[in-house]
Amino acid sequence: MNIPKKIKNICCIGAGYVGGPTMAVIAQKCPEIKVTVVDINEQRIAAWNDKILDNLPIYEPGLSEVVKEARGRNLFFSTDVDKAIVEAEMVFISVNTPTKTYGVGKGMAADLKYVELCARQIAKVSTSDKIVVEKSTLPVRTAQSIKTILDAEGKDIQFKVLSNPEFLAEGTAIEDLHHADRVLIGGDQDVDGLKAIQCLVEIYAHWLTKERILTTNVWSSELSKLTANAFLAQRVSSINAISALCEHTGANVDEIANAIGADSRIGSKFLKASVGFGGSCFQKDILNLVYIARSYGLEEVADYWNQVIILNDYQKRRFAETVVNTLFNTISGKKIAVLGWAFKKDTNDTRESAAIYVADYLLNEQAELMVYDPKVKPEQIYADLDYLNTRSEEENRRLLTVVTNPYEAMDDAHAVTILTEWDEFKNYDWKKVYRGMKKPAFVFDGRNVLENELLKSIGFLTFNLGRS
Ligand SMILES: NC(=O)c1ccc[n+]([C@@H]2O[C@H](COP(=O)([O-])OP(=O)(O)OC[C@H]3O[C@@H](n4cnc5c(N)ncnc54)[C@H](O)[C@@H]3O)[C@@H](O)[C@H]2O)c1
Ligand SMILES: O=c1ccn([C@@H]2O[C@H](COP(=O)(O)OP(=O)(O)O[C@H]3O[C@H](CO)[C@@H](O)[C@H](O)[C@H]3O)[C@@H](O)[C@H]2O)c(=O)[nH]1
Repeated sequence: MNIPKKIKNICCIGAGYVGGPTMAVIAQKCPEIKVTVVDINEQRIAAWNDKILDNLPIYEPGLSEVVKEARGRNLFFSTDVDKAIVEAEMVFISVNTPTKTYGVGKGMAADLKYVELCARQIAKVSTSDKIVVEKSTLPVRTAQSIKTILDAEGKDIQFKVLSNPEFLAEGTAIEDLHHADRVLIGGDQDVDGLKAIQCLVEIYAHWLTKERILTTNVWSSELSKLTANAFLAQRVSSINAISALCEHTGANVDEIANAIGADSRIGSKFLKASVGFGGSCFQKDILNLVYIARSYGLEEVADYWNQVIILNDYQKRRFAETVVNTLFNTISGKKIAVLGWAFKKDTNDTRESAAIYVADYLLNEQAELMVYDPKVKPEQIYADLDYLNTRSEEENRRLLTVVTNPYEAMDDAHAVTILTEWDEFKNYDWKKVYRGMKKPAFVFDGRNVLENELLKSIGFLTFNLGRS
């Protein structure tokens, strides 16, 4: 196989939350490499090419500066997928791999149809040898299927498949890419496989030390990604389970997190109790892990990881139930402010956000919701609710109003719920909010971000996760 010493031309299929920022940083750090990010979504590509950097399709701190530096120099966004594949020596597949919504594995397995389409397209249009890199999160042993599809065209060209899962978190994507704890590259352990691995190592070595670039066999790399997310999500479910116990015992979950996190074997990160984890990855990847374990007959393993999801669903439901119970068992016709719709702060992404499920529960109880989020657009909020199919689109719009001013959301409300930990919430004039609200004025802090003592001194009745 013809493997170049140095890669000069990269194509990335998929200009989403991963493909966009990852390739922007590669282009920024490797000015001698031409990087073309392609997507079938014309609107998305147009937004990536928009002269006004505020219009990029993704909000990530620091992203616009990186794009500004590299775009038009060696970073390009295009809808011409075939051309970019043909020209590239290395093709990243960074398309979505959602949970299947149909057929065998429905609701559990990863839907690999987009990945398969990419592999077929690469096989069809390629005219030279290529290194194909799995950037999407994939079930263990997918590289084998991709290789089979790539080779099936029977052309006289060769492909090597690498696994290079992405570990960036949204909201800190650029920081995570610039200062990655580690980069993981899995590949075949034969001569060409090791050469291909080296090509990718050299790219990341432009800005990361070699100790941070880990290389493994393909299957370890694929399975490490699912495992990392499962461990992270498990920590959140673990602390959330303890938060429920705290509320009955007088213990304080933040104090517990602090106390156990001081043990260097446990570590202090990812121990923040919350209304439940969201995001496009944790639930999808654990469901996928559970599905894979069951497919090998490993029922105990599957049940173990499935419990992380069960606990997360419980936490979202428990929070919503607390709101109803505290507001004297009825919220019908009551105005409730929802602050935060994104699944975490500093992102406009709402996929699997806890806010969607809490809002749905409150709407079922006929509450009138006033939603404010600093970055999420109204049409996204309605689309998230409509997707659940719980009630008609008209009903969702009648019961839920999206506002651009947080004070408007809280004015005359019976209660305020905090569902995302946006920093700006801490700095509101809570005395003014109190004056405008119905009494008793309740605050349900699903992220434990507000100053509880201050709120109480103003006159609010407060509920904090994990405090009695
Ligand atoms: N979002 C994250 O923070 C994150 C982090 C690490 C890993 N991942 C994984 O990375 C992958 C991508 O996630 P994402 O959040 O960027 O998804 P996304 O939905 O934001 O982007 C995927 C893009 O791929 C495009 N696409 C799909 N099929 C295509 C095709 N055949 N040709 C061209 N374009 C095509 C879609 O139009 C879309 O724009 C997933 O497997 C995900 O699990 C995501
Ligand atoms: O102590 C914590 C930490 C996180 N969360 C919640 O957990 C969810 C996920 O947060 P985070 O992991 O920070 O964001 P993601 O962008 O989903 O990133 C995760 O998923 C990505 C996609 O696979 C991986 O690349 C990242 O490494 C992994 O952190 C969010 O709802 C957070 O609010 C908590 O409730 N408590």
